[in-house]
Amino acid sequence: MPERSTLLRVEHLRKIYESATGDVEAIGDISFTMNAGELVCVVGPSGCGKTTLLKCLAGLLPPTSGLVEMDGSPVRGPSPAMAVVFQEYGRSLYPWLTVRGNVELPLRHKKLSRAERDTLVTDAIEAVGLPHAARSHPWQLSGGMQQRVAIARAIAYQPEVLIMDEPFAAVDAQTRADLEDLVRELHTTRRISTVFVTHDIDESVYLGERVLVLSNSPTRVQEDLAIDLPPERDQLTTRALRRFTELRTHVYDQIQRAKLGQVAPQSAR
Ligand SMILES: Nc1ncnc2c1ncn2[C@@H]1O[C@H](COP(=O)(O)OP(=O)(O)OP(=O)(O)O)[C@@H](O)[C@H]1O
Repeated sequence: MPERSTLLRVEHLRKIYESATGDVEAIGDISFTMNAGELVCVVGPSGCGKTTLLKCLAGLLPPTSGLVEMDGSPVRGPSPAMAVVFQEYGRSLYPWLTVRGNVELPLRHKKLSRAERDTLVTDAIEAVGLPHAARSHPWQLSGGMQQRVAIARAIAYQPEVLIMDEPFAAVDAQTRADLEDLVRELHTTRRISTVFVTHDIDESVYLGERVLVLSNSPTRVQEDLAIDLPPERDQLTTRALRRFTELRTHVYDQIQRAKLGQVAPQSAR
């Protein structure tokens, strides 16, 4: 198998929000790398800086110090190589556009022919299982379907990295399971490099090839855990594996330690 190359490099990233009421150190010192084609989940105690990290990765926020590098070049602003899917799908879709129109919109900034654009849009809408809804408007769709549209929009853009910030936090459990399986399927069939932030420990273990556990403030990487579950996963058998339970218990324990400020990692073996 060919060796995977480093796609994303984060070195000594620090982010302080300055405000009239005082400075907030959202990220203390975070370093990690991600290879092309990986699916990395990020978990950590509430308020530890997960969203801030994603915004720095996507170039939406400048770091106070440190470096974010994509393909060997520093990220200095919103990068066309990245697409972001947020939790609030309702606010990220344009209600006056159809599903097709929403998926197509960001592609208008790319130099593509009409035919190339159409192919990408059709392919992305099919990949998320929504061809029957292509002419509908977002407000005619369920929450889970709207989030599928947001995912289709992101993958049609063909980003080098797909960044997802708690994308399923606002949907019901059954829909969430379906959307998790969609992310796994897109990852295995298209090898899209993905950084996925979640509050949900089980979700991080079910989805990830690696789980980055962040510490409490001042935020660091508490543990970078390889998820050694078989790549073919499904909601029933994978979650019933003894290894799944061991890994989720381990991540839970690490987050409890993070809350208490205990940094030393314990092995998941
Ligand atoms: N624009 C801002 N100005 C000042 N402080 C901010 C700003 N955005 C976030 N913070 C603070 O930075 C810290 C990290 O916030 P962030 O939203 O990144 O954490 P999080 O881990 O994503 O939180 P949660 O798990 O609750 O979603 C928090 O203390 C938060 O209050």
